[in-house]
Amino acid sequence: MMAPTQALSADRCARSAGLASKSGSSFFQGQQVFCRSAVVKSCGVTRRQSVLVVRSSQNTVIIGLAADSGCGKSTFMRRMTSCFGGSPKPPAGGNPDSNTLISETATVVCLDDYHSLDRFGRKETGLTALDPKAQDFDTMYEQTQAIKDGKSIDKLIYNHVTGLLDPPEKISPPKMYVIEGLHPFHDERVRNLCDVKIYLDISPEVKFAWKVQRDSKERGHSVESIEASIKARKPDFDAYIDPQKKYADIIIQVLPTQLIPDEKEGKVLRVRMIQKEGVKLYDPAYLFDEGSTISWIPCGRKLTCSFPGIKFQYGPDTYFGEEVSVLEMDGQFDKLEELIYVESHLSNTSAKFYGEITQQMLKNSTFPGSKNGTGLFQTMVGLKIREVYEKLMQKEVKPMV
Ligand SMILES: Nc1ncnc2c1ncn2[C@@H]1O[C@H](COP(=O)(O)OP(=O)(O)OP(=O)(O)O)[C@@H](O)[C@H]1O
Ligand SMILES: O=C(CO)[C@H](O)[C@H](O)COP(=O)(O)O
Repeated sequence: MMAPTQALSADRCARSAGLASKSGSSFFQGQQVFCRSAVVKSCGVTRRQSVLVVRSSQNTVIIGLAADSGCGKSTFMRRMTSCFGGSPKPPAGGNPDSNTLISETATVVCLDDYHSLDRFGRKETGLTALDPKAQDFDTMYEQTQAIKDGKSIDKLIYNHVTGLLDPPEKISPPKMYVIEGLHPFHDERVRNLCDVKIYLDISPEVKFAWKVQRDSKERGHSVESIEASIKARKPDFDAYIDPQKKYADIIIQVLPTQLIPDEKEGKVLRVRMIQKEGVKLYDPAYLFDEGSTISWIPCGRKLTCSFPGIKFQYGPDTYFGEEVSVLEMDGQFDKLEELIYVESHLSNTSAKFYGEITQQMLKNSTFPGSKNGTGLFQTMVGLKIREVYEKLMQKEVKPMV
């Protein structure tokens, strides 16, 4: 028979069970914590002691991912879901133009599905897709809340081919629900539903280079039209998308390299992983020595570097008035398998075994950005999300080997 639950506070119970936490309180929103008195036998001695029982009261972990169009959200998603296993696929038998991707653990929905104005409505009103007036935040909030409460939703589909809103698709609550798009943190109600908030901050030069790569080479658009489209979106991007980064827990900032003067083509990148301090669900990753300021050029005997080399930096900083720690990589790897040398100097990575980051990067080596900091930090954020998921759901995720 279960011993009665004692009326001890969770933290007091944790202390009496010998489980004091580093940050003072051991528990997270979304966990039910019970203190039970149990008979414990150890080294032949039987005694009664406080036992902590932690259960998840949360059905679904919600991840928010914000970025402008063409800034690597899909690539990030593939790296992140790869840390959970299974490959994401569109809903079986549904609308072929659905934006949703479903894998064993995660369902990823695109917030374009909450455009309240379709392409023609935007043309008539002169609003861009980035303008909050072109989004239905009430439905976005109600449906995200419903998913968090374990209820299915019927969500419209924004058809990127026709520019129209298609009839709804049914989305059942998954274990992890990812909302990715232009405005996951604009509306306070939606923002507060996110357990982890990530922002991909791509500098204008790099955004342009990536857009040209995709839209001119893969979609046949002219460089002039791509430039014009970025220019037309810029005021609304600055007004409504970019300000959301202050709410993010982790920002991946992508800038032109500083290793080659005036290099703006985006071939070599300087990537910064900005991690908020004091987030209860995980500790920031660090290089060598937590809290120190470090500059490291690992090129030499253990890491092959061709021009312009690789430079890492790590240290504390402030971001919109909040304390952060920043891990930075400028340059790119020649031989991806040598990343293991860098990995051995990183701590608090949320990897489950030595070499897991390198293994993930090698597994996904065909994805864009695999040789630079975008791939490295996207992978590290994927592992952080896995750790948050395990804590909130009280469920272990086996490493994907
Ligand atoms: N880390 C990277 N390094 C180099 N190029 C990249 C990187 N990430 C993305 N790209 C380029 O940017 C393009 C857009 O990437 P992706 O499809 O992941 O972005 P997205 O934000 O999902 O775009 P959209 O919202 O328009 O669907 C890719 O086709 C690729 O050319
Ligand atoms: O910024 C975007 C998000 O992906 C799109 O441009 C937006 O959804 C509008 O779509 P379309 O280009 O089909 O009119």
